Amino acid sequence: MRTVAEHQAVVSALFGPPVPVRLSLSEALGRATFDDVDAPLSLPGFDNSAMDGFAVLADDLAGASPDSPVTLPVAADIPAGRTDALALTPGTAHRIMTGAPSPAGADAIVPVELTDAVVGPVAAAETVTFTAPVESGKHLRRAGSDIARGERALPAGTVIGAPQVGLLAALGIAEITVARPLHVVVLSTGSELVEPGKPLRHGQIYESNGAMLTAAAIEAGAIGRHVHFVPDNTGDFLARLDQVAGEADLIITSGGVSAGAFEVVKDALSATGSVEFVKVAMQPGMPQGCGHHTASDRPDGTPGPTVPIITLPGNPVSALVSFEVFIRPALRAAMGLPPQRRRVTARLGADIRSPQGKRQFLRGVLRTDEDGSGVVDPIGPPGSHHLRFLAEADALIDVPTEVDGLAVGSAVDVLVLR
Ligand SMILES: Nc1nc2c(c(=O)[nH]1)N[C@H]1C(S)=C(S)[C@@H](COP(=O)(O)OP(=O)(O)OC[C@H]3O[C@@H](n4cnc5c(N)ncnc54)[C@H](O)[C@@H]3O)O[C@H]1N2
Ligand code: MOO
Repeated sequence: MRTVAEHQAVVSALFGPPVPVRLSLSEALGRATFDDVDAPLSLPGFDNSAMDGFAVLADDLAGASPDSPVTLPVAADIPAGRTDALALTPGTAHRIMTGAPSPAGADAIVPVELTDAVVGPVAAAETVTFTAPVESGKHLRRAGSDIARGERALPAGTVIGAPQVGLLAALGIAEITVARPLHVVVLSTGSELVEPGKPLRHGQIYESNGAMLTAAAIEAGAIGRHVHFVPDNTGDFLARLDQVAGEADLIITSGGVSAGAFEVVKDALSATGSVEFVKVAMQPGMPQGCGHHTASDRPDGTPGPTVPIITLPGNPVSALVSFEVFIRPALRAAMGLPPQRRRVTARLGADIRSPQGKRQFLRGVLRTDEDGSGVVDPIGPPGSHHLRFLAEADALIDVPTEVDGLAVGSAVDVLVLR
């Protein structure tokens, strides 16, 4: 049997390096910058006021006190957005609003509350009186004090979230080169499957892996598309693959890969020779397959596209744990995104058993003990159909291959899912 690490390497090798694409800022959300981004302009772009008040020369207020107030003429009124360049004559003040360009020659701002001026939407008075000195530089936001033109705004590989969108927009950047999101098409197989919302007959189940794996692909940062499941018929299955191959960077299937008499995925793809089916020493997720699918020639004679394909086992828990362990890290790396989930060491909240010779990924819930240390409570039985406990879990307990059981309190390695 192949080890988990060996199969991870095989799956990773299906993907190429990240590819650049230019996207608008809103489209770039959640993507990784492909290149370093340097500031095309300084922020702030000009010296401006941090307060509604008066721009002054600090020296003019040097002797101001309640007993000896200083009164200056108000020579200009500067709202935010005023674009003409003003200069302050010593011995005068300019009324100024937050964000407005500070006049040349002014070196401090006195907030309106510290003057005799009326606070609020009133016309500027002819004079303003100050009763305290002000430090040079006070409440002035200097050009370039946030970031200077040419400085590194975002290094390559930064995942773009709201603050990064804010910085890029402030720098006047409308489009950015990021690692291209990959298109993942998810196909489920199984004659027992019924679309949610339709009536069920005995022996039928609702199809859940397709929706679940598509959601997992989207959560991993890809563009996911769920294609309606196909019947257990190799011809129909291959025709479906041909249909979606042109639009997919990766095809994921679920089901039909174990040892049954009707394993559509395995039967159809084994014949092509470009997908290998293996057993991986893990639980859940033992039967795995991956490789490439080359679609049939197009009607005009051009060769069909070749697409990486990963065939996951049909048991729901096996499918999602396999996605987590094999696909998610490789998919994210190919999109320039940090591939690994956070891992922590926690103490077991209960005894566990584990199949000897298989690396086990048990569902768990993390909590903090009274003494502040991390504890993980294993939940649910190990069976691969227990979706309920998968939905409850916020962690996977990674139990090493050679371990057949661990007692409560043992330290374990935990993959943090949320
Ligand atoms: N004789 C053996 N039997 C099995 C073996 C084995 O080694 N020898 N391996 C077991 C293991 S482990 C797994 S995992 C499963 C994998 O089976 P398949 O990938 O062939 O999947 P199916 O047989 O199609 O389905 C398994 C199970 O999951 C349900 N299922 C399938 N697709 C969906 C879906 N889209 N939505 C919801 N549920 C789905 C299906 O109804 C089955 O109950 O094989 C074991 N057997
Ligand atoms: O190994 Mo299967 O993937 O448990 O249910």
